[in-house]
Amino acid sequence: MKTKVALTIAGSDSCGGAGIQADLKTFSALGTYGMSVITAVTAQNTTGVVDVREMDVDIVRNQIDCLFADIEIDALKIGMVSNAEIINVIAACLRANKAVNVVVDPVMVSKSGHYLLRPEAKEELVKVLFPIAAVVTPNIPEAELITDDKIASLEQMKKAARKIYEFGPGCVVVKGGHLTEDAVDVLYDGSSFKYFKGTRVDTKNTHGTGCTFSSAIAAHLARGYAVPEAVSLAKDYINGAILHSIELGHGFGPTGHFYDLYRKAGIFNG
Ligand SMILES: Nc1ncnc2c1ncn2[C@@H]1O[C@H](COP(=O)(O)OP(=O)(O)OP(=O)(O)O)[C@@H](O)[C@H]1O
Ligand SMILES: Cc1ncc(CO)c(N)n1
Repeated sequence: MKTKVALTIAGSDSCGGAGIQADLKTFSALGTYGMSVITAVTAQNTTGVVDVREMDVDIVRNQIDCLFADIEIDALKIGMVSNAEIINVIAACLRANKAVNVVVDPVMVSKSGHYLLRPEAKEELVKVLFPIAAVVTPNIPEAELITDDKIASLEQMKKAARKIYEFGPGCVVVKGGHLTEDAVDVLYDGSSFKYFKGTRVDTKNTHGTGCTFSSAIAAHLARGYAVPEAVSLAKDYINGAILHSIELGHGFGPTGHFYDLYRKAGIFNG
């Protein structure tokens, strides 16, 4: 069987729990070949982000273009994009290369409260990247910033999903990880809703959950699943990864990526 290829366009997380590093671990665990385009380098650990360097747009463009020139890419995810120039170059390259199965995780602020997107670039992210996305995956604080509305219930998550859909993505997943009840995610495809329920795991070790979830969606799209199945399988994966999260460092530890656990759960069939 031909190897399925997944690409992450995101920032590097030096402690390996989020960003490019989480994405590549997820791609591997889910049976895809992972590649990366780095938009920014962060110095961060489990307690927070210490420093950020944005890549210049030429190297972002060249990373993307040289991959598309050589390799067939089955799906990709976009995570930390940092600024408006990087956003525009990514969109131009993806359009020119006719990228398919694009998952956009609108990363804005880290769990530790640091900006991963310049606040003035929020509109650019929504206007330029959402229309090329098959799926966008905002968490509750991101959905609140995008819609300029408070979200404290499932009904409000649905309302936000409808509003975000108007920006042009194929589907919207509003993630419920930041609410206090069960971690229910809501998928809206423009006509109906689907709900993905995960039992809330009582742990502080949730560094990189959003990155892992969006790259798991991309991996499953790469493997040929349609969006609802890809989201459902990604939800199973993130649940397992949080259940097996790792006590590392002094802050929020990372999720665990264990190919064997996944395979034993009967989800991996490739
Ligand atoms: N404690 C938890 N128990 C179970 N599922 C969780 C928990 N926290 C988050 N999730 C799930 O993890 C996935 C990622 O959601 P979350 O809202 O945490 O992303 P995020 O805030 O973007 O993550 P990050 O910014 O740290 O990468 C969602 O499916 C969400 O429902
Ligand atoms: C590089 C990077 N991307 C995304 C996140 C969000 O968790 C993070 N902490 N760091």
